[in-house]
Amino acid sequence: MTKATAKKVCTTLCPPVDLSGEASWTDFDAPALVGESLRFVSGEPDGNRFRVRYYRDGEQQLKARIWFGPETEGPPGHAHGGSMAAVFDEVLGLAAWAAGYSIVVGNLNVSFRNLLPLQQVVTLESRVISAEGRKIMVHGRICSGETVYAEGECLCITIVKK
Ligand SMILES: CC(C)(COP(=O)(O)OP(=O)(O)OC[C@H]1O[C@@H](n2cnc3c(N)ncnc32)[C@H](O)[C@@H]1OP(=O)(O)O)[C@@H](O)C(=O)NCCC(=O)NCCS
Ligand SMILES: CCCCCCCCCCCC(=O)O
Repeated sequence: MTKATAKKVCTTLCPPVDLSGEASWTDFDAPALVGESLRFVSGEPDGNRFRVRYYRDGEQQLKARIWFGPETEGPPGHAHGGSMAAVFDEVLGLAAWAAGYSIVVGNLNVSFRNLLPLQQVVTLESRVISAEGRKIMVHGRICSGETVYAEGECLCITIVKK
Protein backbone atom coordinates (compact mmCIF):
# COMPACT_ATOMS: atom_id res chain seq x y z
CA MET A 1 0.00 0.00 0.00
CA THR A 2 1.37 3.46 -0.87
CA LYS A 3 1.43 6.32 1.61
CA ALA A 4 -1.17 8.06 -0.54
CA THR A 5 -3.72 5.24 -0.18
CA ALA A 6 -2.98 4.20 3.40
CA LYS A 7 -5.77 4.96 5.88
CA LYS A 8 -4.75 7.08 8.82
CA VAL A 9 -4.10 4.83 11.81
CA CYS A 10 -5.93 6.00 14.94
CA THR A 11 -3.58 6.27 17.89
CA THR A 12 -6.43 7.52 20.08
CA LEU A 13 -10.00 6.23 19.85
CA CYS A 14 -11.23 6.12 16.27
CA PRO A 15 -14.38 8.11 15.50
CA PRO A 16 -17.84 6.48 15.67
CA VAL A 17 -18.83 4.17 12.81
CA ASP A 18 -22.23 3.40 11.36
CA LEU A 19 -23.14 -0.21 12.22
CA SER A 20 -26.81 0.15 11.38
CA GLY A 21 -28.53 -2.80 9.76
CA GLU A 22 -30.96 -3.20 6.91
CA ALA A 23 -34.56 -2.11 7.32
CA SER A 24 -35.85 -5.69 7.63
CA TRP A 25 -33.36 -6.64 10.39
CA THR A 26 -34.09 -6.51 14.10
CA ASP A 27 -31.60 -5.90 16.89
CA PHE A 28 -30.30 -9.03 18.60
CA ASP A 29 -29.27 -8.81 22.25
CA ALA A 30 -26.43 -11.34 22.59
CA PRO A 31 -25.72 -10.80 26.33
CA ALA A 32 -29.42 -11.37 27.09
CA LEU A 33 -29.08 -14.83 25.55
CA VAL A 34 -25.59 -16.01 26.50
CA GLY A 35 -24.52 -13.62 29.26
CA GLU A 36 -21.73 -11.06 29.31
CA SER A 37 -18.83 -13.44 28.66
CA LEU A 38 -18.29 -12.67 24.97
CA ARG A 39 -15.90 -9.80 25.52
CA PHE A 40 -13.01 -10.90 23.31
CA VAL A 41 -14.70 -9.88 20.04
CA SER A 42 -17.75 -7.78 20.94
CA GLY A 43 -16.87 -6.46 24.38
CA GLU A 44 -15.58 -3.02 23.42
CA PRO A 45 -18.21 -1.41 21.19
CA ASP A 46 -16.29 1.89 21.06
CA GLY A 47 -12.75 0.47 21.05
CA ASN A 48 -10.10 0.25 18.34
CA ARG A 49 -10.22 -3.52 17.88
CA PHE A 50 -13.65 -4.79 16.81
CA ARG A 51 -16.95 -2.95 16.87
CA VAL A 52 -19.86 -5.33 16.46
CA ARG A 53 -23.62 -5.03 16.33
CA TYR A 54 -25.89 -8.05 16.07
CA TYR A 55 -29.15 -8.46 14.19
CA ARG A 56 -31.56 -11.13 13.05
CA ASP A 57 -32.71 -10.99 9.45
CA GLY A 58 -36.23 -11.71 8.21
CA GLU A 59 -35.51 -15.45 8.32
CA GLN A 60 -34.27 -15.17 11.93
CA GLN A 61 -30.68 -15.88 10.88
CA LEU A 62 -27.97 -14.01 12.78
CA LYS A 63 -26.24 -11.13 11.04
CA ALA A 64 -23.48 -8.90 12.33
CA ARG A 65 -22.19 -5.57 11.21
CA ILE A 66 -18.52 -5.51 12.08
CA TRP A 67 -15.82 -2.88 11.94
CA PHE A 68 -12.27 -4.19 11.96
CA GLY A 69 -10.27 -1.50 13.70
CA PRO A 70 -6.53 -0.72 13.56
CA GLU A 71 -5.80 -3.17 16.38
CA THR A 72 -6.89 -6.10 14.19
CA GLU A 73 -4.07 -5.40 11.75
CA GLY A 74 -2.16 -8.26 10.20
CA PRO A 75 -0.83 -7.51 6.72
CA PRO A 76 -0.21 -3.73 6.56
CA GLY A 77 -3.54 -1.92 6.35
CA HIS A 78 -5.54 -5.15 6.45
CA ALA A 79 -7.15 -7.46 8.99
CA HIS A 80 -5.18 -10.27 10.62
CA GLY A 81 -6.51 -13.68 9.57
CA GLY A 82 -6.80 -14.65 13.22
CA SER A 83 -9.02 -11.65 13.84
CA MET A 84 -11.42 -12.90 11.17
CA ALA A 85 -11.27 -16.41 12.63
CA ALA A 86 -12.11 -14.98 16.08
CA VAL A 87 -15.09 -13.19 14.60
CA PHE A 88 -16.33 -16.38 12.91
CA ASP A 89 -15.84 -18.30 16.16
CA GLU A 90 -18.05 -15.91 18.11
CA VAL A 91 -20.66 -15.12 15.50
CA LEU A 92 -21.19 -18.63 14.12
CA GLY A 93 -21.30 -20.09 17.63
CA LEU A 94 -23.72 -17.39 18.66
CA ALA A 95 -25.84 -18.15 15.60
CA ALA A 96 -26.32 -21.69 16.89
CA TRP A 97 -27.34 -20.32 20.30
CA ALA A 98 -29.72 -17.91 18.60
CA ALA A 99 -31.27 -20.91 16.85
CA GLY A 100 -31.92 -22.56 20.20
CA TYR A 101 -28.90 -24.84 20.64
CA SER A 102 -26.65 -24.72 23.73
CA ILE A 103 -23.27 -25.36 22.13
CA VAL A 104 -19.57 -24.86 22.14
CA VAL A 105 -17.54 -24.69 18.95
CA GLY A 106 -15.86 -28.00 18.12
CA ASN A 107 -14.32 -27.22 14.76
CA LEU A 108 -13.95 -24.09 12.66
CA ASN A 109 -12.66 -23.88 9.10
CA VAL A 110 -11.93 -20.50 7.57
CA SER A 111 -11.12 -19.70 3.94
CA PHE A 112 -9.60 -16.28 3.38
CA ARG A 113 -10.72 -15.02 -0.03
CA ASN A 114 -9.69 -11.36 -0.18
CA LEU A 115 -7.61 -9.04 1.99
CA LEU A 116 -9.96 -7.08 4.25
CA PRO A 117 -9.05 -3.38 4.52
CA LEU A 118 -9.06 -1.97 8.05
CA GLN A 119 -11.66 0.51 9.28
CA GLN A 120 -14.33 -0.70 6.92
CA VAL A 121 -17.77 -1.89 8.07
CA VAL A 122 -18.51 -5.36 6.74
CA THR A 123 -21.33 -7.83 7.26
CA LEU A 124 -21.11 -11.34 8.62
CA GLU A 125 -23.98 -13.39 7.26
CA SER A 126 -24.63 -16.68 9.02
CA ARG A 127 -26.88 -19.62 8.33
CA VAL A 128 -27.61 -22.72 10.39
CA ILE A 129 -27.18 -25.46 7.81
CA SER A 130 -28.03 -28.64 9.68
CA ALA A 131 -28.66 -30.20 13.08
CA GLU A 132 -27.91 -33.89 13.45
CA GLY A 133 -27.78 -35.26 16.96
CA ARG A 134 -25.33 -33.07 18.89
CA LYS A 135 -23.76 -31.63 15.73
CA ILE A 136 -24.98 -28.25 14.53
CA MET A 137 -23.36 -26.97 11.33
CA VAL A 138 -23.30 -23.22 10.79
CA HIS A 139 -21.86 -21.48 7.75
CA GLY A 140 -21.05 -17.83 7.31
CA ARG A 141 -19.22 -15.26 5.26
CA ILE A 142 -17.70 -11.87 5.85
CA CYS A 143 -18.61 -9.65 2.95
CA SER A 144 -19.32 -6.16 1.70
CA GLY A 145 -21.48 -5.80 -1.39
CA GLU A 146 -20.29 -8.39 -3.88
CA THR A 147 -16.90 -8.83 -2.21
CA VAL A 148 -16.44 -11.88 -0.01
CA TYR A 149 -13.47 -11.54 2.33
CA ALA A 150 -13.73 -14.85 4.13
CA GLU A 151 -15.96 -17.88 4.50
CA GLY A 152 -16.39 -19.95 7.64
CA GLU A 153 -17.73 -23.41 8.37
CA CYS A 154 -18.37 -24.11 12.01
CA LEU A 155 -19.24 -27.40 13.66
CA CYS A 156 -20.95 -26.73 16.97
CA ILE A 157 -21.47 -29.46 19.56
CA THR A 158 -24.30 -29.29 22.04
CA ILE A 159 -23.24 -29.22 25.67
CA VAL A 160 -24.06 -32.26 27.75
CA LYS A 161 -24.92 -31.51 31.37
CA LYS A 162 -22.76 -33.67 33.64
C1 LIG B 1 -16.64 -30.07 21.66
C2 LIG B 1 -16.66 -30.93 22.94
C3 LIG B 1 -17.76 -30.44 23.90
C4 LIG B 1 -16.94 -32.36 22.53
O1 LIG B 1 -16.68 -33.20 23.62
P1 LIG B 1 -17.74 -34.30 24.14
O2 LIG B 1 -18.92 -33.62 24.77
O3 LIG B 1 -16.97 -35.26 24.99
O4 LIG B 1 -18.29 -34.97 22.86
P2 LIG B 1 -17.62 -36.03 21.87
O5 LIG B 1 -16.13 -35.92 21.85
O6 LIG B 1 -18.23 -37.37 22.20
O7 LIG B 1 -18.16 -35.51 20.48
C5 LIG B 1 -19.56 -35.52 20.17
C6 LIG B 1 -19.66 -35.72 18.69
O8 LIG B 1 -19.10 -34.54 18.05
C7 LIG B 1 -18.01 -34.93 17.22
N1 LIG B 1 -16.94 -33.96 17.37
C8 LIG B 1 -16.51 -33.36 18.50
N2 LIG B 1 -15.51 -32.51 18.24
C9 LIG B 1 -15.30 -32.59 16.92
C10 LIG B 1 -14.39 -31.95 16.03
N3 LIG B 1 -13.49 -31.07 16.45
N4 LIG B 1 -14.47 -32.25 14.70
C11 LIG B 1 -15.38 -33.12 14.25
N5 LIG B 1 -16.28 -33.75 15.04
C12 LIG B 1 -16.22 -33.49 16.35
C13 LIG B 1 -17.57 -36.29 17.73
O9 LIG B 1 -16.93 -37.04 16.70
C14 LIG B 1 -18.87 -36.90 18.17
O10 LIG B 1 -19.56 -37.40 17.04
P3 LIG B 1 -20.40 -38.77 17.10
O11 LIG B 1 -21.50 -38.50 18.09
O12 LIG B 1 -20.89 -38.94 15.70
O13 LIG B 1 -19.44 -39.82 17.56
C15 LIG B 1 -15.28 -30.86 23.67
O14 LIG B 1 -14.28 -31.42 22.82
C16 LIG B 1 -14.89 -29.48 24.07
O15 LIG B 1 -15.38 -28.95 25.08
N6 LIG B 1 -14.00 -28.84 23.29
C17 LIG B 1 -13.59 -27.47 23.60
C18 LIG B 1 -14.56 -26.51 22.94
C19 LIG B 1 -14.04 -25.09 22.94
O16 LIG B 1 -13.18 -24.73 23.74
N7 LIG B 1 -14.56 -24.30 22.00
C20 LIG B 1 -14.18 -22.94 21.92
C21 LIG B 1 -15.02 -22.11 22.88
S1 LIG B 1 -16.76 -22.18 22.48
C1 LIG C 1 -22.75 -21.93 29.04
C2 LIG C 1 -22.90 -20.55 28.40
C3 LIG C 1 -21.89 -20.42 27.33
C4 LIG C 1 -22.22 -19.30 26.37
C5 LIG C 1 -21.25 -19.44 25.25
C6 LIG C 1 -21.65 -18.70 24.00
C7 LIG C 1 -20.77 -19.29 22.92
C8 LIG C 1 -20.82 -18.50 21.66
C9 LIG C 1 -19.69 -18.90 20.81
C10 LIG C 1 -18.36 -18.59 21.45
C11 LIG C 1 -17.27 -19.21 20.66
C12 LIG C 1 -15.99 -19.38 21.48
O1 LIG C 1 -15.91 -18.96 22.61
O2 LIG C 1 -15.04 -19.94 20.95
